[in-house]
Amino acid sequence: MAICTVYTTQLNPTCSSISTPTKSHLGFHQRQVVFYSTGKKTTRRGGSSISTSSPYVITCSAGDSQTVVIGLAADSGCGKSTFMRRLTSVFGGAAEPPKGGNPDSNTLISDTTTVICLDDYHSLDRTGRKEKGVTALDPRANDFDLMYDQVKALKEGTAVDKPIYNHVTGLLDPPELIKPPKILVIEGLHPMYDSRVRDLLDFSIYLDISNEVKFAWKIQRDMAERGHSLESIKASIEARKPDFDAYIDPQKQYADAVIEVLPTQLIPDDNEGKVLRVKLIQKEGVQHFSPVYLFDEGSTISWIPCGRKLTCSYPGIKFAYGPDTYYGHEVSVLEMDGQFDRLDELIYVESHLSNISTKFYGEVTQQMLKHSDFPGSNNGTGLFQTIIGLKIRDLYEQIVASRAKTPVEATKA
Ligand SMILES: Nc1ncnc2c1ncn2[C@@H]1O[C@H](COP(=O)(O)OP(=O)(O)OP(=O)(O)O)[C@@H](O)[C@H]1O
Ligand SMILES: O=C(CO)[C@H](O)[C@H](O)COP(=O)(O)O
Repeated sequence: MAICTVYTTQLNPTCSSISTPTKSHLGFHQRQVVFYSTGKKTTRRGGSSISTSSPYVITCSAGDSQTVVIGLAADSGCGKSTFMRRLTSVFGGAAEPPKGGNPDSNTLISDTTTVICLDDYHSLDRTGRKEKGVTALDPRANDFDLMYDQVKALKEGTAVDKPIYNHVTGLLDPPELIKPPKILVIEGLHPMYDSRVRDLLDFSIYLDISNEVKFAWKIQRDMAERGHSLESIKASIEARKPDFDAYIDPQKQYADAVIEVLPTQLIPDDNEGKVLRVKLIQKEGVQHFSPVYLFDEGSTISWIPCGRKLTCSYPGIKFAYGPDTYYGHEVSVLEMDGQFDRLDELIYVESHLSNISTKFYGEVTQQMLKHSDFPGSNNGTGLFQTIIGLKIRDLYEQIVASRAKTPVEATKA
């Protein structure tokens, strides 16, 4: 329990878990603990008024100042940054690196979310890894004790000095101060590798990009944008593969949601990797998360929406939905193969999906149209990333609401 001492003549309460109350902390507390100070020696909470001339001790509901922690795992170049941009957009406001800090910081901060990149917990820099002959995917190149301590501290409402791994120089830079946000996203290679860190996650996602698709994306980015040769891209994927298989891929068994990206089945022997078949694998029984479904929950459905309400050019679009098991867990799987010709017509598909946690009719379509320039906006990757963003907002709101329900006690100091 966090103990907040409220000086009733002050507007800013101080709380043991927050060293310097800021406007946003205050706003957060007001909603969580449901109290405020009028500045006239009156503290009101839950609708009732308590008059006092001396400080009150408010025993806050359990973890009222706690941060909700989300884990996002994927290999490098598999769309984590794109997903993060979609997620932060759902909460509104732009995500930016810490102001006035290291220009090579990997952190992105918005009003609601802070996204930290777990590359910052590399314990070996680029030279160190080379000397020891280990890749960045190898747990020996990462400091899981520090990762655990710092994610735990942030979750409990304490700011941390997080290291920075500088991708430009390959060196470990001086640390940056990270304050506890409302939602902390830890994204990178190993958010679910260490069981202690895993246990801190309120929700976890794994982006599972098949080798063929990964290769196509890497070529697109690293050849076109970074000037790498085809041979060097192939060599880098091959060199990482054993460690990827050993340390990164197994994390998907722990994920609450997996977005699996595969080559299309609509074009026989397709090897272009442009049209994608994307599966959203959703674990059943996860607290504050109810899987999205198509038409009828729990049934098995195949749906070709092309026709009068959805324009489809070759090879068309096919949806599928049904129950399955994944690493021994019961899951619901929603699948989309193919791509949209016209994004505004997505509303037709959206209206047939349930449990999408939108706040108004057409919110998924609106989000997709807003970011139509992001990679994957015309296929299931963008659609399912957007839906998971909405589900995370819903999960966050449910957690906040469940904390607010816990009774708040007030006693005189
Ligand atoms: N859904 C998608 N559809 C097509 N291409 C995509 C998609 N997502 C990502 N890509 C491609 O992969 C590249 C990497 O995406 P992004 O930067 O989001 O990945 P990342 O996991 O954050 O990468 P890194 O860890 O290397 O920074 C993009 O430039 C784009 O070319
Ligand atoms: O797998 C990675 C995660 O992004 C990077 O390869 C790793 O962080 C090492 O970075 P760099 O190649 O810049 O030294």
